[in-house]
Amino acid sequence: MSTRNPGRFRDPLPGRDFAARQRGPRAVALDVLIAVDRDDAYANLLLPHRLRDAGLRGLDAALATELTYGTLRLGGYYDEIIRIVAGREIDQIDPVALAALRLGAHQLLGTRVPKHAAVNETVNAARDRGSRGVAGFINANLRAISARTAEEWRTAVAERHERADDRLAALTSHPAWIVRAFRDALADEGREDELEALLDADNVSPLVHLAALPGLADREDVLDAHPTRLVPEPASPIAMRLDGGDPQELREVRAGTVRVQDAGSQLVALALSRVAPIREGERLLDLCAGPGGKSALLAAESLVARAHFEANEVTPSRAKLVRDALRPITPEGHEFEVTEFDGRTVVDSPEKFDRILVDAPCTGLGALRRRPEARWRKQASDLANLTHLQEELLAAALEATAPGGLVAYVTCSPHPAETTAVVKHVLRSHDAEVLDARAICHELAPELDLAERPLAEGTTVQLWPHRHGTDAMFLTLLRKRD
Ligand SMILES: C[S@@+](CC[C@H](N)C(=O)[O-])C[C@H]1O[C@@H](n2cnc3c(N)ncnc32)[C@H](O)[C@@H]1O
Repeated sequence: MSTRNPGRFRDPLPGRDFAARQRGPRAVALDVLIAVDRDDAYANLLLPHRLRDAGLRGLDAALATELTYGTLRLGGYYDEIIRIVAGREIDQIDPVALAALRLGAHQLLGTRVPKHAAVNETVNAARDRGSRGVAGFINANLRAISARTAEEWRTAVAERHERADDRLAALTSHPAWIVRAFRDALADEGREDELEALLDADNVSPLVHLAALPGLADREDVLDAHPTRLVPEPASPIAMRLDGGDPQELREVRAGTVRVQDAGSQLVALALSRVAPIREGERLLDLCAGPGGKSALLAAESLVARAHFEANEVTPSRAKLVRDALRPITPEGHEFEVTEFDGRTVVDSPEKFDRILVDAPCTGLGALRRRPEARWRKQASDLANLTHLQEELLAAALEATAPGGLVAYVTCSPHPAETTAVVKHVLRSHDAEVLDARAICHELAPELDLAERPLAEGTTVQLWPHRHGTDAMFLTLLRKRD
């Protein structure tokens, strides 16, 4: 599935005007799908505006959200089916008709929406969008899709692909290069048999996790205060799971002492702060901090230990988000410094810090379930530049760490090129001990099934959506030798 469809399309009723005139969830979903495809819009940023403009709330808003995200996630699979029924390539189909066909296919094959509503309402939404000329085409093709069961379509799509990876890619709606990268990462753990479960997990919305910031909120107290809304989340000692609803309804979230944060992100940050007790006066740095989720956690840990925390983020707009994240937890008379350097220049501050988090810019392949269109926008060719930057950031961090100090190398990607290969490369030129990150994470989250992943004298940790319910965060903990 491409999310770019340049060319012939002219929107007859562009942007907000259109959205404001439409009330139905399908019309809103269709509008967002077209904008994602045509303008490279981000669904998670655009959808809330479109929902508000259209006055959709409650169940209608939930339906529009599910239709948008579900269609985007499974779009690659639906395109396989559309190719069959339409008898032509995807780029030969009018963009509004294509978005409507994807939306209709999702309702027919991925939801319990009755067939007649899926077909008729989707055709109407496209017609209202000004695409009367293609209404017949959409109607005929959606009827053709509805003529077979979901299982029959799976068989039909599978039969079109001879190679196993291509078949799995088509059926689970992932680009084949991502399927191969995931297979390699699971093979490092001897668990290739989990590949399908992992790919399926990417097609399900993540549950909302919260973090009770240490020293500012106590998890047990927060759980007691909201017994019907929260349950403990085992992937981090400060994590809770919200069972639906808006996190902003919780006063602790509004106060900033409890944060929305994936439990895997919590765990990798805590592994750095808790691998050994933080001493008073220690200097901690979050080198690639935007938007500031892990900074808030490390800042809270530093306050408890009376240590010094600072953050760095190269993109000014994201550095502002870091400041916003730190503001609610900054004590009177205290200041957290947030700098805006290229993290690689930290090499100019040799041995300045005792602990550095390198949460490196990466492909984000470990968080595909959060950004439904992301998988279609990444390219394998993005990797070379990123891995080079990752190596330079990690090397600079080690230079800036005092002897005996600690560095956590973290990515929200499990791609071996961005994880173990980066660490191995940097260790060739830097004298650091690989710690047993698995043992530390096990102490923090004893219920997690963490695979053996030896690297040098230590172990790395790879979290997985299908196994741990977290994003696929990778962690290596390094101690610079004295
Ligand atoms: C994975 S994100 C960090 C997420 C963050 N730690 C959190 O938990 O909210 C990586 C960040 O690195 C920033 N970045 C990219 N290149 C950088 C560089 N050369 N130096 C510093 N930061 C950089 C990106 O702008 C991005 O905000």
